[in-house]
Amino acid sequence: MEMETELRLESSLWVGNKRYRAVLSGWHFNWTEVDKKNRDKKTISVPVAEVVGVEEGRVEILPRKSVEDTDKDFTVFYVKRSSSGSSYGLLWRLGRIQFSCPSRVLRDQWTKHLRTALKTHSPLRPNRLLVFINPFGGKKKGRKIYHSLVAPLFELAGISSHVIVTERANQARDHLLKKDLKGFDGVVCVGGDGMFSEILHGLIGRTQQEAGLSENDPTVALQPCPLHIGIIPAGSTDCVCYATVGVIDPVTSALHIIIGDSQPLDVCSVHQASALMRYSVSLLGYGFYGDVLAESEKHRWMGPLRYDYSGTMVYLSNRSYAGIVQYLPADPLLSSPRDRTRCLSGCSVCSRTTERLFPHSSVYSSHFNQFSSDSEGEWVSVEGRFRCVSLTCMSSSCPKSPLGLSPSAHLADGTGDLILVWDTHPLGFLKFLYRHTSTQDQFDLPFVEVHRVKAVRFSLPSGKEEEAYKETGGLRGGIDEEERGYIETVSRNGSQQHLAERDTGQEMTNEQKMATPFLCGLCCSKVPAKSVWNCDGEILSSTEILCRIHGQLVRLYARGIEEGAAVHNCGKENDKCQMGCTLIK
Ligand SMILES: Nc1ncnc2c1ncn2[C@@H]1O[C@H](COP(=O)(O)OP(=O)(O)OP(=O)(O)O)[C@@H](O)[C@H]1O
Ligand SMILES: CCCCCCCCCCCCC/C=C/[C@@H](O)[C@H](CO)NC(=O)CCCCC
Ligand SMILES: [Ca+2]
Repeated sequence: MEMETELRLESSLWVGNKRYRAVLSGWHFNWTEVDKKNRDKKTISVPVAEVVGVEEGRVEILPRKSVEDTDKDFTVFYVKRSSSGSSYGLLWRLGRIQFSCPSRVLRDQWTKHLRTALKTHSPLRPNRLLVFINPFGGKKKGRKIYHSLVAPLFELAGISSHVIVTERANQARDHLLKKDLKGFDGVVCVGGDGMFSEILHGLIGRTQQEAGLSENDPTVALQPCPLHIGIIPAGSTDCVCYATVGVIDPVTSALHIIIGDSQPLDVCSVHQASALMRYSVSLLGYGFYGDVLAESEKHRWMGPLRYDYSGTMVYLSNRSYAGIVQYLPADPLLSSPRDRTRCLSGCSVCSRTTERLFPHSSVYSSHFNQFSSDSEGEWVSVEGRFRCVSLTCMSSSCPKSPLGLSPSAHLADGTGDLILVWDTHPLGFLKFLYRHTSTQDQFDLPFVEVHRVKAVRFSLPSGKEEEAYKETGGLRGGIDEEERGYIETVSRNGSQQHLAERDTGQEMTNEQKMATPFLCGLCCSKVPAKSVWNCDGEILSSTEILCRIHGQLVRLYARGIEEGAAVHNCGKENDKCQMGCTLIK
């Protein structure tokens, strides 16, 4: 309170030839035009935390920086929101206002007070950042995006950055694991989800090394990372950016970094036996998503289009896979993946998790072992044939799917959503996929289940580990639709289920496996009995895995999706929708 009184400042200022009353009070800076009869006109109010910078003189930064150094003027740069095209989040732009004061003393008082206020109200603003640019991500525009759109903003905000343009894959991860990180407040990646994943692995690994914890132990309570991560989107999918900011826009993301926004994020660890394989935040997918990734890796040269091409090819190959899925349900009283809520900026479900994980907000000291201390719930086991098995720690919304894989998932609630898509006829599966592109509920289908979980185990039915391929009579599995329906009914009753269908497998050499095209479900008589796991865009080398969700293991320079933009069920924004469809929020 004292601080607020101390920082209050009010005076008459000029903007061009118009008189304004400017007030700095508590959390807000606002200015109101005053007409000749002393009546107030429109007020613009900016949270002090969203002031980007305060400069003496009349300053512009675009198209290039220019300073007219006058005694009585000062310029304030701040975050200005505007609606975005087809995304449902808000675009942030740099707003600018140039004030003239009656005296230099008053000008200096304003700049001093504003600078002190913004430090007080946004304590996590970075001073020094380590920036990794992937020059080959997405459309290969990472360098240009950083130098033309982001660097001028960082400079304006007084942030010093050490920039590394990567020369090889995993360079950023290795740097974070081994090099001196003293003095940095955060790490920024300019690239896509793959680049983010490198930063994630580097920072989590480094933090555990320093805490003396073994990442290979699947039961260990991992230490949260002290450095924040910023993402400047320049990749193909940019799912993590989209799901945590709501738009894919380098300027919006740069402004979130500058003002030191902080968004915790759940992370899933993936182990095989007693070895850590990888961490995941957006998609751990077996079956369809694994096959799409494996196929798309062969067509990297297509750039972002490779996923559309491979998605179509894999869909046409019409495959399903046998597996045993075991999961540890999360507390159903806290939230549900079917509750039709959305995790938005300031989400109360995630805030409750923060209080539970870090009771006295001493973020890095009291992270308890969420996994072993949980006594609620027992492991549930299901067995059958699946089109896909997916686990996501967040909604995983992306431009292709504006509400994501699991629209009601939370960024930081310490749980993940497990989506089981049982084998079904091709049109049913197409319906499921298609619903990801609209606001229709993809879980409201008889062959789809979704569970909010804390851990998942996946294994192959006995005999399947050695079996790589199976014979088919042309149609996948060689069984007809009626029979498949029967298998589904049988295998979905009760918690411990057994597969009615048993495949007769035939061993293939590794070379044969590599040489076999993915489309063999359509054009030849053998389909693979195993798929691969897609772990945030990387193929895992193991099929049988144990996954655990670690609540709020990392923090991003973001704040979640801001409410404000209305979304139509066509996925378009309020003023853009021409289809007359219903508003959902
Ligand atoms: N200099 C480099 N040369 C080759 N590969 C690199 C280099 N720097 C980073 N990489 C690797 O490139 C991979 C893909 O990069 P990135 O995620 O930036 O783009 P993308 O694949 O187009 O986008 P997305 O992951 O969103 O689909 C990452 O896994 C990263 O490890
Ligand atoms: C008939 C219309 C069908 C439309 C189907 C839309 C389904 C879209 C769901 C998209 C979910 C993306 C989840 C994010 C995954 C990322 O970690 C990963 C790395 O960037 N991307 C992929 O693996 C790329 C995966 C691409 C899958 C298609
Ligand atoms: Ca979550």
